[in-house]
Amino acid sequence: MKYEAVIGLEIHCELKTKTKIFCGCATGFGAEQNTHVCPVCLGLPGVLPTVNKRVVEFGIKAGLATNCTINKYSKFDRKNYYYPDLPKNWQTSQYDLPIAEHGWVDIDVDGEKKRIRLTRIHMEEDAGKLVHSGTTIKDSATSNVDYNRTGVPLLEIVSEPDLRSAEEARAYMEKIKAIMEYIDVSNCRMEEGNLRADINVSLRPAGTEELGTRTEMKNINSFKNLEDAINYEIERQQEVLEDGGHIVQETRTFDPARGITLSMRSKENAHDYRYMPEPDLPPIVTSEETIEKYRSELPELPDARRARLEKEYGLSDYDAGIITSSRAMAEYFDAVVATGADPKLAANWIMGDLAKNLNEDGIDITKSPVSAERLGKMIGLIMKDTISGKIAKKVFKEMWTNEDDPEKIVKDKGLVQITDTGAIEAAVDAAIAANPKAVEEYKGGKKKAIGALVGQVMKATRGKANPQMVNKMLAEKLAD
Ligand SMILES: Nc1ncnc2c1ncn2[C@@H]1O[C@H](COP(=O)(O)OP(=O)(O)OP(=O)(O)O)[C@@H](O)[C@H]1O
Ligand SMILES: [Mg+2]
Ligand SMILES: [Mg+2]
Repeated sequence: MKYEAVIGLEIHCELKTKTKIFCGCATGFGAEQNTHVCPVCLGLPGVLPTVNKRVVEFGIKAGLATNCTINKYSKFDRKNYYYPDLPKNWQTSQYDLPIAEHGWVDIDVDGEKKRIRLTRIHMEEDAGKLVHSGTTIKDSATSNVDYNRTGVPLLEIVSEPDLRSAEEARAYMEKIKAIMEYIDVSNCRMEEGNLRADINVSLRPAGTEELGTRTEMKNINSFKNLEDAINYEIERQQEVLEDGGHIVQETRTFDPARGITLSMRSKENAHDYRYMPEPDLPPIVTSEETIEKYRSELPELPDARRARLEKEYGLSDYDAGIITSSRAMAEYFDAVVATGADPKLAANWIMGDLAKNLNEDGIDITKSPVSAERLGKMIGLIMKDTISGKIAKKVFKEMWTNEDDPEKIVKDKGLVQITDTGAIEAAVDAAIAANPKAVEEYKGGKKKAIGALVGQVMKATRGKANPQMVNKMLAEKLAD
């Protein structure tokens, strides 16, 4: 039987507030264990939480940026469960009246647009972190709890089960990440756990509507793991079903080293959590004016920016999609263009040599050794015909480790393009004299043969001859 995969994501997004959601403790990452704690986030008896207004602002902004309806009356609820990383034995979260509901975002996969619905966005507190002495709890003699993360504000962004493949899930998560970066509510550093996803996967016979039983893989914190976990789980479930078995609703863990998912525990249902209204916090009532104020503070979002780059600069839909996929890259692009650089050249250099070098060195674009301004200047040299596109590759490489201005590098390394007609003519004549076969072929109608001659001239001038001039001069000389 042919099966269809059905996938829904719960994305947890850590907010970049200075303080925690219900107390004044700092949120910073990497501090010494249990130093960002107080009686409130430790859940000691007799304390009262207060809501960090910024968290509500960020929740509303995230909702608006993902086309949600904002609930003007929203409240917190207690989600009860027992685990050592949760000192109160309940997580203060939202249940039936989340801050935002019924949104959508558009994704692109293989050039096709698809709309993914958001069920809801709710605010909640993060739990603490278990620090094992070994690699997993099973091979650890001791496990410590670090409560620094307890009470760090989170948004949980829940999608409808609208995703059908690992690629779609990835595109969706990339879109959510981009939006959260653009509206500046989270650092979105996946390696620090700012953004992590619980993946829900089920299968159903292709062409049917009813949802199959789902399994859930928690805390996936890289795009690669997201795709690998989904693909593995689809295959595993397919095998179970094909062998006549059924899928057990359960929470599984993904082991990135082995690329497999493993059963962890049977899945709780909502009623197991005994949700109840949080009596220590008042409901959140938001006015139309406040919502409109937050809406007016939103920046241009990825889709709008992409459309603008296509319209204003004539970038292709694909290129504009890549450039706007992160706020940092879009801003870098704008800064390059602001120097007067041709936008299409700017896009090509950013997606080509810059991306390649950043990737190889594992550097974020915000820390690029070649600043937008310097890349802009280098593109300016190409536009002025001071260097050819090919030589520019050498210049760019040099700029990666040399802080000098591109103009200085070009001069120092003797890379200035030869546009002197006399010098080019000499090289052209030499190439013609040395390659009678190519000349004959060209004259006999095989126009492509000119390529070999151009190649000769470029070689003789160490790539510095202006290629347009070389082509033109060769064609003229061979015409008679
Ligand atoms: N049969 C299914 N197959 C795949 N995904 C599903 C299926 N049913 C629900 N989902 C997805 O699973 C997710 C459920 O998330 P939700 O937060 O509502 O509840 P939960 O997982 O039960 O609770 P918790 O927040 O405690 O993990 C949603 O993204 C939803 O689209
Ligand atoms: Mg959930
Ligand atoms: Mg879940």
